[in-house]
Amino acid sequence: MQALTPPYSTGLCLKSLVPTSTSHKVGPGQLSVHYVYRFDSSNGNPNTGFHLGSQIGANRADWQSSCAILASKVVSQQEEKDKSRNKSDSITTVNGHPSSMDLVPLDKIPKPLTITDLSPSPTHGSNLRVAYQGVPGAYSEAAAGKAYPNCEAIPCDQFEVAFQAVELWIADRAVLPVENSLGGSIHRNYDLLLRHRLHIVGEVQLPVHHCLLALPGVRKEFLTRVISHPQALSQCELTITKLGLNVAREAVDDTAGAAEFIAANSLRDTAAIASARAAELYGLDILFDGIQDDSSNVTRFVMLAREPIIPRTDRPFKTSIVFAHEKGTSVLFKVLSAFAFRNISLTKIESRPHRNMPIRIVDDANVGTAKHFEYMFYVDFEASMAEVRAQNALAEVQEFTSFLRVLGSYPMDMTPWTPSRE
Ligand SMILES: O=C(O)C(=O)C[C@]1(C(=O)O)C=C[C@@H](O)C=C1
Repeated sequence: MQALTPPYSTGLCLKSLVPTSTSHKVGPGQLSVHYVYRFDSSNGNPNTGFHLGSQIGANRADWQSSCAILASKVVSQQEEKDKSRNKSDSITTVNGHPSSMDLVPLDKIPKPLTITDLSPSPTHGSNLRVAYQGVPGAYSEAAAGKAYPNCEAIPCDQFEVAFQAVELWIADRAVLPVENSLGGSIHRNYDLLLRHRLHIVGEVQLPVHHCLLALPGVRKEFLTRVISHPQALSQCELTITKLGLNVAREAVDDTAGAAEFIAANSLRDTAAIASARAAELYGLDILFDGIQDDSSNVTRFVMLAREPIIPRTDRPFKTSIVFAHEKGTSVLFKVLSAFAFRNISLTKIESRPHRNMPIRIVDDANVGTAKHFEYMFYVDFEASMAEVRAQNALAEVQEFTSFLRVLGSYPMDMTPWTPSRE
């Protein structure tokens, strides 16, 4: 067995997929879980020297008992230290039996880790510091609260800052939007997921209900401009036109920031598209309520952490990967069919330019030069990395890819559907 960090993949090839044990480490302000991965070269694929294990069932018991052993070691080492510190002024035995001073107090007896210590359950929100992009009143703040109730939400001015806040231990998690049902993907975050080494540990879907906000007393006839986050502008595009507003649209960093800007600068010719909470926070009136073009307007956010969670099979899981495929005919088809053959549904596919190699010359004949664009493909599929079919699918995918990374395997958001209010 060999400890590998980061646990899923490093660079070009998939190194290890199945966490087999875990230990706890105390870092500044929080407890983190460190994983030990089974590295099985005996069954190895000749190209890679390893095999995507299928022993998760057997290993689960192993890693659970390892958890308990490791946890008790941490506590007993602390006990040793305390004991040697107190040795000089304590009587340690009475008639050969340990004195009461030697007994470990009940509340110090190490407790085995339970499954809830390893799960990203929403109750873990209290005391967590969660970074989001925007200012208070932004939808991302609401998403952070939905993902981690009672968390301390930390506003960040850029997505990149939210990633760094987690990497630098200023925050424990980041909650960032990746796609909206009307506006589509938030590409910046896909690119940042690849550039940074954080792990997706969960997802949360937030119904987004937009309002048109303006200073008290402002009427729609006064307006020459509507400002908001580009996603919010695109989600309300048709409604703004239908309302007969003859306004310029201007993009700003976030919806609540737009409301704050109007209030701070006393702008009577400008309205913001933002939440009702932003209206309350920045003292604006709601001119129109529910201006999203579709009442089922939902934004999907991902929760990011420094460590991955242990994938499970007792609830619906999703796995997110990113890959670049090899050259050749129908290679993308072959990659995707690895999932189809195993009855694994793909829920999302997104392509982004392959920044290290954006163009490939495929044909340089006397008729001219054919150039293909190169892409990074982001795929979400409905399976847990603890499932053998998912491990086998990725083993197959790896044969057709020059780069493959598992971004995370995490519980699907299964909260009941509540469309945004009409
Ligand atoms: O500006 C905000 O309030 C955000 O939280 C950002 C954001 C986004 O990036 O998509 C989040 C949800 C809505 O889709 C609109 C904007």
